[in-house]
Amino acid sequence: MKILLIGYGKMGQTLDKMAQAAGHEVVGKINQASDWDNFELEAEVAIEFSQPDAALNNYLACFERGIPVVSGTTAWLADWDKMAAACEEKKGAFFYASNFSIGVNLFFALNERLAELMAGQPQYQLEMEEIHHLEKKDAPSGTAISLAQGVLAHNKRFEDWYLAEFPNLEGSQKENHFPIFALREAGVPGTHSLKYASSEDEIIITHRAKGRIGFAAGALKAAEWLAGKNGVFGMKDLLKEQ
Ligand SMILES: NC(=O)C1=CN([C@@H]2O[C@H](COP(=O)(O)OP(=O)(O)OC[C@H]3O[C@@H](n4cnc5c(N)ncnc54)[C@H](O)[C@@H]3O)[C@@H](O)[C@H]2O)C=CC1
Ligand SMILES: O=C(O)C1=N[C@H](C(=O)O)C[C@H](O)C1
Repeated sequence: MKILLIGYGKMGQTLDKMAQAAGHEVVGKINQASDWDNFELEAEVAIEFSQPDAALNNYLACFERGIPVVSGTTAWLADWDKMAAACEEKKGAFFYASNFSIGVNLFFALNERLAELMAGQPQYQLEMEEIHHLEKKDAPSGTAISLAQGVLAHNKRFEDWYLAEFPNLEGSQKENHFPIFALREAGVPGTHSLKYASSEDEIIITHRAKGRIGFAAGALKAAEWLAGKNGVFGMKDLLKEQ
């Protein structure tokens, strides 16, 4: 496929290598808003990993030019309705995942099942922790928010989550709200854990990315899958066909 990379940081560069190794052609790169000026390239798909405040404009620029777009940028979801309206108006194609790793998407299912099992066990207090590299712009991570939404949808005991500043295992629980601790450590690609603790025991589930290859591989798979489709899609659409 002829791929346009939007965002050429850590993910964009990983995608560049992997796309070429898989026989795709990277026809261009957009790494700042002004790179759209005088844009004349022909691309079959765009893969977008930029930054929260840039994502929506990049989607609109793709829809305007008839380029299907796969995006993994986090912390732009307040603009979801604007994206969806523009996608529909332009009969575009859009694929979004807060985390493209297949392992994380299996972990999402595990999280939902554990949340269901915990619905009748109020002696267990829940807390979540995510750890990422020091350059990360958003907190909590998009993946942590997806995990939290999975808990809320599958366990009515919890009403909401909140961003907690520091690990504080004693007394951190607000009534029916659970904390997400967002930690930043040099070089960590992405680790997410959920802990259910009672006075007797603990259950902890963790997903730990070893690098960025799993994210990029999932985004490339989504780009191939999106060809010829119109509408708004996510990992559940892709995985149910496998
Ligand atoms: N969904 C997933 O599986 C994953 C999502 N991410 C998310 O992807 C995003 C990017 O992550 P990284 O590559 O680690 O960040 P990064 O900071 O290394 O790279 C971002 C790049 O975007 C560029 N940029 C800034 N403004 C732009 C604009 N208007 N148009 C296009 N590019 C622009 C920057 O120059 C930079 O090179 C973040 O939001 C991160 O949370 C990261 C890894 C996996
Ligand atoms: O910024 C990152 O690096 C990552 N961002 C995504 C997120 O916010 O969940 C996915 C992954 O954890 C890496």
